[in-house]
Amino acid sequence: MTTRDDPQAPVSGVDQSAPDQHGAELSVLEKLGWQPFFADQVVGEDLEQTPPVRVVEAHRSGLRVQGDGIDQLVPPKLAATVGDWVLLDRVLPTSSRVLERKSLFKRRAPGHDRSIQLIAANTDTSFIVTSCNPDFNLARLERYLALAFEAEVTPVILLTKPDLCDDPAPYVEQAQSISLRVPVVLLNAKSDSAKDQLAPWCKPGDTLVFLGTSGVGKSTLVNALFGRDTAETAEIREDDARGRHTTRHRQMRFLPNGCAVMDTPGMRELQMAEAEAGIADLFEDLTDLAGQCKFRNCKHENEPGCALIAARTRGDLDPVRLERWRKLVVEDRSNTASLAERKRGGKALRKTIRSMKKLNKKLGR
Ligand SMILES: Nc1nc2c(ncn2[C@@H]2O[C@H](COP(=O)(O)OP(=O)(O)OP(=O)(O)O)[C@@H](O)[C@H]2O)c(=O)[nH]1
Ligand SMILES: [Zn+2]
Repeated sequence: MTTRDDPQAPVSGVDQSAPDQHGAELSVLEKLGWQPFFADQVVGEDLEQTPPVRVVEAHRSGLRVQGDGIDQLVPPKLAATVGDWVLLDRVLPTSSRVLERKSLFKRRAPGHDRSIQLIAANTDTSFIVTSCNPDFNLARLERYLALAFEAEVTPVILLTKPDLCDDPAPYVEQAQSISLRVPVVLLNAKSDSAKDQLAPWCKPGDTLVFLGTSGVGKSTLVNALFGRDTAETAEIREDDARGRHTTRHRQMRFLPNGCAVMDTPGMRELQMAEAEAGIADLFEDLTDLAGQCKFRNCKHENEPGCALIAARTRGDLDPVRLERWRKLVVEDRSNTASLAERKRGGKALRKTIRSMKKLNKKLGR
């Protein structure tokens, strides 16, 4: 179901003409989320030649970028993702310089091609959305959180659909048990209070991203923030919590106060890669204990002097949680190694091609 009250309103991107309603006039770049962190990187650059633009949408066919008086598509060859700031090369857009990121949320791409998929760049807060229904899954939440910690983004767990379940308390309790450092907010995405409940994170200049599987209410929450239907939502079958895909690509919208909001399509599979620090951070207590094992390469299976097994035997450690952590660590190591191998393989291939070209030149071919 597509419901938009104003067909003329920009569904995503920033409205370049609208005066802001908060008194102070924000520049277009400020509305897009330009921060000193990025401004510091362009000192001495010719910003007439290569103006800063932000990637506001990612499609298969390319990236939509916006800047001061700029709104255009860049072919997908540019290695950037939604949220990235880019110094746009007007002549050769795919050669534009991507500015250093404040944060990057990424996962191992689904499928077998051993690559990394960039999900969201330069976000300050990531809302990890799940519902008080069978979508709720501790192991999956831990995956999202480990990737958020790795990305150095502040994660917040949002628990939707409390109105559709008899007792949301056990969901809240479980979500809170994951980490003391992650706030948990229980909210009905369709209620009037949803916007107020998210307000503490909707600060001017900040960028927020909604992550979670399909049908958990990400687009409904985006609509709640904007006070009108700008994002498409779809009815789902509540009995099995299966959602139909409605958000088809990643895109940003901008609140009048200068806060940027990113919606993403549902992600069910979240494979770890290059997330060692994030996992260690989320499972801080287990990481600390592992440091006390007798052997540095302890696998925490049945080795003598294993601090984790000792803790489990004492009853100080939930065995199921220990297993989940071990699984994440093993998966991350294996995926990270296979990515590194692929990168090395790519380098070797490029080297071979270069030397063949040289040889051909020598032979006058
Ligand atoms: N009753 C109730 N319904 C909700 C709540 N949150 C979401 N819904 C409904 O759940 C359905 C799916 O919501 P969406 O916002 O489209 O879900 P999404 O996470 O954006 O899904 P994708 O775009 O597929 O990733 C819609 O029918 C919403 O109205 C809630 O807190 N309470
Ligand atoms: Zn051990």
